[in-house]
Amino acid sequence: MQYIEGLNEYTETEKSAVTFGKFDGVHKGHQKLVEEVLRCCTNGNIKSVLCAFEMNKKDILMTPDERRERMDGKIDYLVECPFSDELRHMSAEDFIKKVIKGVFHAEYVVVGTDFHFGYGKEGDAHMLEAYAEKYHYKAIVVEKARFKHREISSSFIKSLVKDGSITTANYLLTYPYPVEGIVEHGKHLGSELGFPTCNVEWPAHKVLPPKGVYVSRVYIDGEVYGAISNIGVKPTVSDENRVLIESYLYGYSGDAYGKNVKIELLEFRRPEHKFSSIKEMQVRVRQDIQYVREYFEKE
Ligand SMILES: Cc1cc2nc3c(=O)[nH]c(=O)nc-3n(C[C@H](O)[C@H](O)[C@H](O)COP(=O)(O)O)c2cc1C
Ligand SMILES: Nc1ncnc2c1ncn2[C@@H]1O[C@H](COP(=O)(O)OP(=O)(O)O)[C@@H](O)[C@H]1O
Repeated sequence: MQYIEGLNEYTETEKSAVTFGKFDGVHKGHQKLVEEVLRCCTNGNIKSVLCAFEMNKKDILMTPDERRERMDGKIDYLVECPFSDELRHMSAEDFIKKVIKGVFHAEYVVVGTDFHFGYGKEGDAHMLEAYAEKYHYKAIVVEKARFKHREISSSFIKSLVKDGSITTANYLLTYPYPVEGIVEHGKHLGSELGFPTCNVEWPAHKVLPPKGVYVSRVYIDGEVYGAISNIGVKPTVSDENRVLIESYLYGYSGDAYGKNVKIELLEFRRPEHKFSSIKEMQVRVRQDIQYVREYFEKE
């Protein structure tokens, strides 16, 4: 897959099947659009293109890097498209002329039923269909994927993550909700208590699940470990309000400081609690670790 930043950098001259959107999470619904794009590319030399408009900077399910990693090998081009002034002020017909045809030489345009484009969002899926003949492309408007009668959307999945329904969120994402960061030093209490933890600051831009303990999987040094993670401020031992994700890795005994780790959340276990003593917390964390051991031994 070629990764391109900015419409001006796209110089492919072959025809394309292109889909447009924000694609935060690249969830089941987005994947339906991608599948349709790939179906259009089965005959003829047509390039598969996902054109992703700039996401909000906060409260996101995935970073642009995570999206790039997820799409790699699946399509020909991932084009990151910032909301430039030019794009913001472009009429819907100009968007068809200059972007859909001018940049992407689209043979097929795949969008969801709620797609809007052009200045003031004047263009919609109907307009895209109405202009197809004039501009020589085929518009494919895909019905939104549903889960239990609800339309699957990034905002629906965000609300699931926020209320702790991580397993449902993962099902709709089709992969476990991930978070990445560099392992930092903590109070060095963990090893003393018998459960060293890799501490990573929760990235401010990513949707935060409820504070609490989660069964997780941690990737470090090219290996993967079953783990148990606490997301929160560890009120039993600290007065700070900086949110961390701290993970005890089952079967790991290395030095993780300064290393990049990826943590996948698999299952919510319990809320974070302010224990009346460290001893009491230690007993509870031992039970959590026992739980996670059994969880991964069953796998
Ligand atoms: C499985 C697990 C559960 C935890 N649960 C809580 C909790 O409920 N309340 C809390 O204050 N801290 C909790 N913690 C965080 C611990 O307080 C923290 O990891 C420990 O004090 C070590 O801190 P350190 O990494 O700074 O040395 C938990 C940690 C783990 C690994
Ligand atoms: N099984 C393990 N799970 C997590 N971290 C481990 C494990 N074994 C060794 N470590 C190392 O121990 C460090 C955590 O020890 P800890 O006493 O909790 O210190 P800190 O307070 O700095 O997090 C981790 O950053 C990692 O380098």
